[in-house]
Amino acid sequence: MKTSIATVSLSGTLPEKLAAIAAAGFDGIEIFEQDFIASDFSPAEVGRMVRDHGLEITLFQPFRDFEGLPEPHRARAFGRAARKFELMNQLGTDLVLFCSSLHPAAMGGIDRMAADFNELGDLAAQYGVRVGFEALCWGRFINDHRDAWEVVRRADHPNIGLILDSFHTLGGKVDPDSIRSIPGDRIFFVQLADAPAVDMDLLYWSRHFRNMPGEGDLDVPRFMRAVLATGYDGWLSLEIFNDQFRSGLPRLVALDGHRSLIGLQDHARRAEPALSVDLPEFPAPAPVDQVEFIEFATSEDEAPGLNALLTATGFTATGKHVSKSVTRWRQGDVNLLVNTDARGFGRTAYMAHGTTVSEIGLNVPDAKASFDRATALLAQPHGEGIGAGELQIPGIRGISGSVIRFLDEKPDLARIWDVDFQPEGPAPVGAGITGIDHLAQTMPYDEMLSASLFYTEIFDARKSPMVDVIDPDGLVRSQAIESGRMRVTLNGAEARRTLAGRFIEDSLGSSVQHIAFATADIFATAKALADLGFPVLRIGANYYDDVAARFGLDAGLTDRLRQFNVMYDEDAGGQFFQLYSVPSEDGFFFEIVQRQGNYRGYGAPNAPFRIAAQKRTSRPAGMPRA
Ligand SMILES: O=C(O)c1ccc(O)c(O)c1
Ligand SMILES: [Mg+2]
Repeated sequence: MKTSIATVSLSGTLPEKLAAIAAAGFDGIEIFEQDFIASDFSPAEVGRMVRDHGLEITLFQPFRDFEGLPEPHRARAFGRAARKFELMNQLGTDLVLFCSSLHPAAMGGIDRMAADFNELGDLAAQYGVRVGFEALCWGRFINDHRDAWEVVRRADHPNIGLILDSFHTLGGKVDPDSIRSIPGDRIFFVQLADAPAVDMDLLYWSRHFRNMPGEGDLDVPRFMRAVLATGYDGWLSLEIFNDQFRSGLPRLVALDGHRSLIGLQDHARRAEPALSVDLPEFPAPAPVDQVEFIEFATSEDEAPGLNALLTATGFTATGKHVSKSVTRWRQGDVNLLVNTDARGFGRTAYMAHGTTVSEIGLNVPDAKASFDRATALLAQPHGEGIGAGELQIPGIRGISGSVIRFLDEKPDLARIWDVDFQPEGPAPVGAGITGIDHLAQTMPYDEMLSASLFYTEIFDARKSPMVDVIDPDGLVRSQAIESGRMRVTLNGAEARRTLAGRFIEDSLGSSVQHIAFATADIFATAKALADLGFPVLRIGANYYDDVAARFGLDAGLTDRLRQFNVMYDEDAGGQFFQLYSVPSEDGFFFEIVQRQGNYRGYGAPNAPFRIAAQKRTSRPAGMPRA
């Protein structure tokens, strides 16, 4: 179906918004009257600019406080409408949104309102335009799409129809399935928005906290399916009032918006295959079987420091890439690649961030299918030259510029380690690390929605509620995404002096700040790591007194936790043990965890104490890097 986005959803001037919307692949825009008035272009110029970008003006909005007024307000409202219809002719759009009235003089009365709209329909017909009526969920008398539909039904005029907005229906707690009894041809336009589940005043919630479908907690997919069930085949348009988006990069926000609309339609057709959506076929979301490798980009100068950390963490260099300066380090099921190649993407990533995680290799059921889904959802393909006989591994740009590679167990990708690497060195012994528990990606807070949308649309993934992590110098928000056996935590820093905020500054943008490895025996691993000279993070004594009291731990266990600097947490499912490395100079670190039973979390209650300990080991805030 054709996609559109309201100009209010993005930051910038009107020309900047148009460029971003067109670049993201939308077909049309809703013009917010304010954006038009604030611009210095004539209506005809705006219309031409829009069409020059290959876009249509799908809707002009909003027109407020029209229906149910006594005289003289009523006549004035009709006069105002005539002026706006004229403006619409000049802009070159034939649909306007009238939102339900908040006028203090409005009287209500369903037949009075219907009569107003019937008369308005005649006026609209003279200008060749159509009027859609939308129930604001805080409207005075009309605050439910079922009542708005009754007004439209009784108005009984071909130029008067209904506009549905998922926020007003779902935010107003109206059952979206009630849409299924409205005739599709009487629905003139459909606006889509999601929002986080927070209990607040509806108007304030709507004007500041809306987000893209899939980024919030409303059941927008159910709304979408109800709309499609009516036979509606018109525009799908995003109308997102969001404080972050108003100051964000318009191209990224627009791209996320288009991704969310593609994902929403795909979701609808998979949940209810009888529904018709006009969207090319592409594969269903799949879970990740395993994080197969993590590649670090570094330089000849910085590699020795990284290699020393890997050695102290129990890893062994076991192979070399056949054509590039890439070393494979192994322990358990973990593969870490250290890339010092002077050419290629690794070099670019190193130049941009310093030593950094540049690629993540994911084992999925079907690498080509995952790649095809990702690119259908607007992920950017990533290809690089390969040597003769090497594998072509499908790749996309992940969040914050890193690359995600898709691997599977089919020929020939399953042979990656035999084809692309030559074995060398001793067999790995290790410290008991068996796999990767999770990856933590640090980013500015306002990139978090975008990052979680990326994962949840492309993969079969679920996100956990956001948690607050208290850093001594500010708040960090953390959200976990799980897809199969891949766990990623997204950490959004609001303040620059937090450990996460400093990492973003030092590494010049978002990237993986820590990798958590799994062990089946934390104390055996801690002991082995101590023997290897692992730079363990020392946790203060106060922490152990508290954790013992909180969970009623016996003295033996508490002593062992203290001795090995292991942190402890419990949930209803089981127990969790964590130990950390001291952070590197730019804030990167390793974590080693043991999950016991069915513990589901990430040790969030320990994060403030871990962060405080890490800050004690690193340079003071504000000091330049050595
Ligand atoms: O917040 C508002 O006033 C407003 C205006 C127009 C809309 O389409 C809407 O959903 C909300
Ligand atoms: Mg709306």
